[in-house]
Amino acid sequence: MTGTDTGIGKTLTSAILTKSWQGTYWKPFQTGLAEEAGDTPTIGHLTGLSADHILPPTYALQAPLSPAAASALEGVTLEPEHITLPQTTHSPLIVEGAGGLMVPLTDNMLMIDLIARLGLPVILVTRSGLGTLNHTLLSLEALYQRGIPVLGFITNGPESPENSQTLEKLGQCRALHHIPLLPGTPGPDDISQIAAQIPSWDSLW
Ligand SMILES: Nc1ncnc2c1ncn2[C@@H]1O[C@H](COP(=O)(O)OP(=O)(O)OP(=O)(O)O)[C@@H](O)[C@H]1O
Ligand SMILES: C[C@H](N)[C@H](N)CCCCCC(=O)O
Ligand SMILES: [Mg+2]
Repeated sequence: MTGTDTGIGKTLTSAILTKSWQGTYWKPFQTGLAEEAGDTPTIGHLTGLSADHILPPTYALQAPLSPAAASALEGVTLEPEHITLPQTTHSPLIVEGAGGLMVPLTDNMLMIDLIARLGLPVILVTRSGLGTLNHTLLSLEALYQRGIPVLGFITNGPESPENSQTLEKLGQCRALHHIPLLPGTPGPDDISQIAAQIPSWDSLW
């Protein structure tokens, strides 16, 4: 699970997909814990799934910064080159990135490089409204250039079928679902309701 930005809806979408597919969630790089509870407990709250569906972060950092910047501040050495995919009881494994694709994990590895190294296919979360064409096509371009398989994109926010159609055409990528702007703070009922509308994992291939 990656996105065109931080705060774009990766965790919300990961909750929906993990619930829908009864899979396993993993956020290997968590930063910003000085200001937020973190994505992993949020997934637990939103999905209501048991602990064996939700793995702990490999790195949990305080500063609301990129993993590279937060780890330098906090004197933590990150070794993304040694990360391997965890064994899971429930598949598929939903791996949430930190921010967008070009976020530095170390001085010489970006989030997109880790995705490529782990051989993970990508679902891209993007906003539905004005500005999404540029951001989404730039992200898709970066993924295609590295030969990373893209299963599709999920738009998040006010409905915009025109943008979804344009992105499918110009991005040569499938619009998997649209997540509407939810009133208030999204909760477990919202997740369950949207999860019921998500295409099956098998239909993505
Ligand atoms: N469709 C929506 N309707 C209402 N609130 C939303 C929607 N999508 C996201 N939000 C809210 O916006 C905030 C950011 O969403 P989220 O945490 O999923 O982003 P993220 O991409 O995972 O961010 P990060 O890069 O920090 O991991 C959250 O408070 C979330 O509840
Ligand atoms: C703190 C935030 N919620 C994320 N965990 C990290 C986002 C890093 C973004 C880096 C950048 O693109 O400028
Ligand atoms: Mg998140």
